[in-house]
Amino acid sequence: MRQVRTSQRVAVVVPAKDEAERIASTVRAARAIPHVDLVLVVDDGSEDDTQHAARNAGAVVVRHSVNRGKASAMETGASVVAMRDAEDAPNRLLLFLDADLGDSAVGCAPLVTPVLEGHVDCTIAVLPPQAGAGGRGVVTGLARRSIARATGWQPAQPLSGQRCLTREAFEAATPLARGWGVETGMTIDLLVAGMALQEVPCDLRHRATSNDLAGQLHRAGQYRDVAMAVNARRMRGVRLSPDTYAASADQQQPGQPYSAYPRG
Ligand SMILES: O=c1ccn([C@@H]2O[C@H](COP(=O)(O)OP(=O)(O)O)[C@@H](O)[C@H]2O)c(=O)[nH]1
Ligand SMILES: O=C(O)[C@@H](COP(=O)(O)O)O[C@H]1O[C@H](CO)[C@@H](O)[C@H](O)[C@H]1O
Repeated sequence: MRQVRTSQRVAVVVPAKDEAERIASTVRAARAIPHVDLVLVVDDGSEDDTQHAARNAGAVVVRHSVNRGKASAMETGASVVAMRDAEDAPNRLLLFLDADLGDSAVGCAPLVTPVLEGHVDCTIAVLPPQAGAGGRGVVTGLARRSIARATGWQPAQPLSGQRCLTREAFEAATPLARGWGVETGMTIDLLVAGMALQEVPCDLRHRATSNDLAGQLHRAGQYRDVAMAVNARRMRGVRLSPDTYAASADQQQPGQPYSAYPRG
């Protein structure tokens, strides 16, 4: 397991497209998470006032002049954090948060400790049921089945974007899968690289996708991107054989660390 460094700091990275309404409260709440010394908002070509609202709330802001999608914003954010990491201190942990969490973003604090203490390489938030959510589990099911086939793991919320990970883990997951495939691709890449992941319940509220036309279009885009991320990995052979992960898959328990390889 990784060396534990209690002095290690955490950078929050927030990809944000047209989030002027909620970004200020998300930034303020993120700054209150213990060990966080940098909140970086990547304005992904917003047409509203996201960048100024974020800056006024205390974030460092960088901006894509055109919209490039969530995954691209995450990569930009991680690069900017790397430029700001000190040479004589451990690299910051990266804590990715969606911009629409508002005040509840502080509820991501429990994601930090298991990574900071070296128990796992990446934690993923499990959200409570969200008011107004209208999904039928189609995209979530595709993501979960695909991750299970490649690695044996059956996460409860494979699409959850709130994730804390080490710099080494982030590098093992780059280049990231495009758009909405980013979480599924990252989970597969990390487990194939031998990393340990853990889902952690967090008391969060976000803008749930409803069942109207806009919601269904959003899910269609998510489905397309998840399928592309999975197929790209299948074609490149980024997957493990069931023989490799059989023991881990059998013993997995919700909320416990998961590593696909047998632990010696
Ligand atoms: O082109 C885009 C689309 C979305 N986002 C950000 O990605 C995060 C997740 O997006 P959203 O909440 O719309 O999706 P959900 O996770 O609810 O499916 C949010 O912070 C968005 O502002 C982005 O940076 N670029
Ligand atoms: O919009 C939704 O309800 C699902 C995707 O739709 P499905 O219900 O899987 O068809 O995706 C969301 O759910 C996740 C929780 O499992 C969130 O963490 C995702 O951010 C969100 O996109």
